Amino acid sequence: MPVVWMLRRVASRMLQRPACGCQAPVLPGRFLGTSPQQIPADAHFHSTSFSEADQPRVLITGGLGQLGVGLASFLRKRFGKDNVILSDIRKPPEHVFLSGPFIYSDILDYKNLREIVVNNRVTWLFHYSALLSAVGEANVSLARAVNITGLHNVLDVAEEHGLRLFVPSTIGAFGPTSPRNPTPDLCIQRPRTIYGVSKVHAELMGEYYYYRYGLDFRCLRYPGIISADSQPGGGTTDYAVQIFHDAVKNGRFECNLKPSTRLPMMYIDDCLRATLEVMEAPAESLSMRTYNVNAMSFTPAELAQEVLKHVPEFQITYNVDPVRQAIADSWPMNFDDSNARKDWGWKHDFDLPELVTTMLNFHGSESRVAQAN
Ligand SMILES: NC(=O)c1ccc[n+]([C@@H]2O[C@H](COP(=O)([O-])OP(=O)(O)OC[C@H]3O[C@@H](n4cnc5c(N)ncnc54)[C@H](O)[C@@H]3O)[C@@H](O)[C@H]2O)c1
Ligand SMILES: C[C@@H](O)[C@H](N)C(=O)O
Repeated sequence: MPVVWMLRRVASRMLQRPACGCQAPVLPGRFLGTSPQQIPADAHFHSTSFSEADQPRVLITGGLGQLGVGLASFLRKRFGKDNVILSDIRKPPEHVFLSGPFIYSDILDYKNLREIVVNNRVTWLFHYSALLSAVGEANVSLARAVNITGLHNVLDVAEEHGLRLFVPSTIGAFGPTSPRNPTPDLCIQRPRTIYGVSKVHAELMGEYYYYRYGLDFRCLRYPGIISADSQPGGGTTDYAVQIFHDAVKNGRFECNLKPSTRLPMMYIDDCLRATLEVMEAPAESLSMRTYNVNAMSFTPAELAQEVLKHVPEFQITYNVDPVRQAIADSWPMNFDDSNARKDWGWKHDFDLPELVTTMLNFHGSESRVAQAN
């Protein structure tokens, strides 16, 4: 590590400067500002088993969204339950609360974030808090705060405490002037949503902190992620999750994108594995800090055709949402992830047929359980 990085890190650790620039002393004591009920898992942290002791200590922000609970469960299998803390500003459902450490964390509250990192000796941070593309357009000022100011807090905490930081970016970081079929890692990025603008900002700030301060920043541009047991949080690709619920429940689905709208997509298991793989990749294998990752690319009509093979009575109709359609029309149709494949060996497992079979099996068995009860 260059001397300038080391000196700066030592100085910043001594100063413990909050991102807002105001002076805040480093407070002694455990879990200041958080109630004991929020951290029942504290006992677990202090009774960490021997085998878990040398693992990374992970914090996931925005962990109660579509991807965070799955990520926590995936990482806990690898690093041990008590080494992975899920956090959010919402109240967790009981099964999540009981499944491992959960803590309240608002990424707009720098001091709260720093306390959590310090008190739990966090070493890896997965920053999942965000407002997605469609909800971001409905509340630009909140999206700007969460996606940009929140990121600044996370970057500063990560840099001051020497964390390895993962921030997901998205196909939404590209825009209508980017090459769309396929979209390479390095090309024009002029997105037209606050979500996309904030993600380009995150990519650039992370890379800047890497070159300027030596922050171990790693970033993947995810395609639309499709999950069976969690709901999407207000994006443009949400239709590709909802279609499975509706196909199994009602045999029909009303799609809010045009039938020919082609977008890159990925099953959640591939997404979580890609995330862990890039975090574990040896530093020397990474030629970039931000990589495209992809699995498949399809249109609503193609997805419906595949569903029809399993649900013969299935019907799809179209009622286009102009906001989502305009966003989708500006995004990549196919994603070139050859750098991820070359540098750290990325390889997806799920193509469209496996995705559809897996999703329908999950929802089919869920609905059979519900009918039996
Ligand atoms: N799901 C996808 O298809 C997809 C695709 C590309 C990138 N991503 C990225 O992956 C990450 C996770 O996505 P997701 O689908 O789980 O998102 P989501 O919208 O489902 O969840 C985001 C979470 O952030 C939380 N949050 C909001 N404001 C917060 C604050 N001030 N402090 C702390 N938490 C706050 C919300 O409560 C929510 O639980 C996001 O950064 C997203 O941009 C997701
Ligand atoms: C693509 C991704 O970033 C998210 N699912 C959205 O549609 O906003």
